[in-house]
Amino acid sequence: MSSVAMFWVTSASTDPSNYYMFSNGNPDPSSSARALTKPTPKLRRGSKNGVYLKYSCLGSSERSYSLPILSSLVANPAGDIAGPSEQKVYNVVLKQAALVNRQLRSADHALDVKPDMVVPGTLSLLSEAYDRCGEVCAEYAKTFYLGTMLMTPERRKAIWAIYVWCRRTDELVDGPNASHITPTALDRWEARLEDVFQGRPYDMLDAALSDTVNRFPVDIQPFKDMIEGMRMDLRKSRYMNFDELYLYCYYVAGTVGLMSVPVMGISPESKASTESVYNAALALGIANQLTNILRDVGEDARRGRVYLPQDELAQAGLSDEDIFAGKVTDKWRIFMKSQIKRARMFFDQAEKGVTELSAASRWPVWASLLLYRKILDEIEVNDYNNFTKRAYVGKAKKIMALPVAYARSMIQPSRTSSSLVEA
Ligand SMILES: CC(C)=CCC/C(C)=C/CC/C(C)=C/CC/C(C)=C/[C@@H]1[C@@H](COP(=O)(O)OP(=O)(O)O)[C@]1(C)CC/C=C(\C)CC/C=C(\C)CCC=C(C)C
Ligand SMILES: [Mn+2]
Repeated sequence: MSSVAMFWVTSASTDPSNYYMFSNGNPDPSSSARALTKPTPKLRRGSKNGVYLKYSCLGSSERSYSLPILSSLVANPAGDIAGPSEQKVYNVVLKQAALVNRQLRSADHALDVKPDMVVPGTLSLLSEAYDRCGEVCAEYAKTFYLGTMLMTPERRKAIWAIYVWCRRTDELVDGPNASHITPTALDRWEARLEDVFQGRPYDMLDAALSDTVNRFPVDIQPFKDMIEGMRMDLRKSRYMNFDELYLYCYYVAGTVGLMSVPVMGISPESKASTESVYNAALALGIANQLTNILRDVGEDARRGRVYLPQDELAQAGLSDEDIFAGKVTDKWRIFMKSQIKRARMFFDQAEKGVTELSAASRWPVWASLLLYRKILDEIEVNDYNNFTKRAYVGKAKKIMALPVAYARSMIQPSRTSSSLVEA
């Protein structure tokens, strides 16, 4: 039975994780999208010590895979090799790749969509649910929303549903009611997620996600991991080293890449391995999050948070006090250069995978990659003052990036079966 057939509204008002989402006190799920709070300045998330350990091997039941270790490449003067976080995350990547391998590449499943099996009358409810997801997406992320319009309708709606779930999850710790969010509330949000995956949505927005995960080979693990990232945010405000930060970045942003690939699809022409495409998706999430953190150093510091590796700060002769003082010194500039370099490496790693995606999905991903990466350029333009100046990509630059993204999306996937991770 389709998730839609099982859609009913339950207990939204008894779930603390809903308080802000339904803060108008209206249990009517049709009001929930509008009740989502407007975007507000938020906490930002972590960074890493960027290099990949090239081609170390992990076993799997079917074959062995290369382990790209971007993490320690750049900014780790000690030349560390991959930390435990990277291996842990890579295991998730392998699992996700194995799960979707057959579906995504099968010629019989060009759209990767299961046929509808809905009870009569529920289709229009579902279509309304997806429309609401689209509205939320358009309100929070206009450019990205426009990009999704190039995708096939099935894929676009599914991406909207995933976006909305991610946004709601993020709002739990970043939204106006964040101070009321406890680990128990996150546990309840996770229990609710499991219901959604089992076709028991609590509200309309959930119903769209239930339908999406029923149609596409989307696994629950990255969703659970994102909630784990929110737990981490509640209990932690410092990251000792890049390994810790990397794990955080995976939880809150790398997971988005893993959730999105099964929906966006890999091009039938691509000869790249599924896990290498997942690695690229993971890298894009990490790159975005690192950029987010570098942009928001000052804002986070004012909330008592430092999402920068403590050991690297110390190596640069800096401390939390310097960050709270917010003075742009030469030490700070040097430190920032290495952090920006690392973030760019993750973007480079991600680029290799975008071309392998299905044709209609490439443009929005290129657009989001190019636009987010430009924030790093703006930090440089601001002479590394990310304490009091927010790096911002202006409208003109945004518009100019769109045709560039379009041109890149025309590049055809690789026709040789090499890994995307180059030696
Ligand atoms: C096409 C496309 C870009 C699809 C992704 C759509 C999607 C499901 C987005 C969800 C984003 C979201 C709400 C995540 C919650 C956690 C969070 C807020 C993370 C930060 C995003 C930036 O948002 P914002 O600037 O609003 O941050 P604040 O809330 O203000 O702090 C993140 C920095 C992470 C976003 C991560 C991605 C969009 C991952 C992108 C990766 C892919 C789409 C995979 C592409 C595939 C290949 C092969 C490269
Ligand atoms: Mn946020």
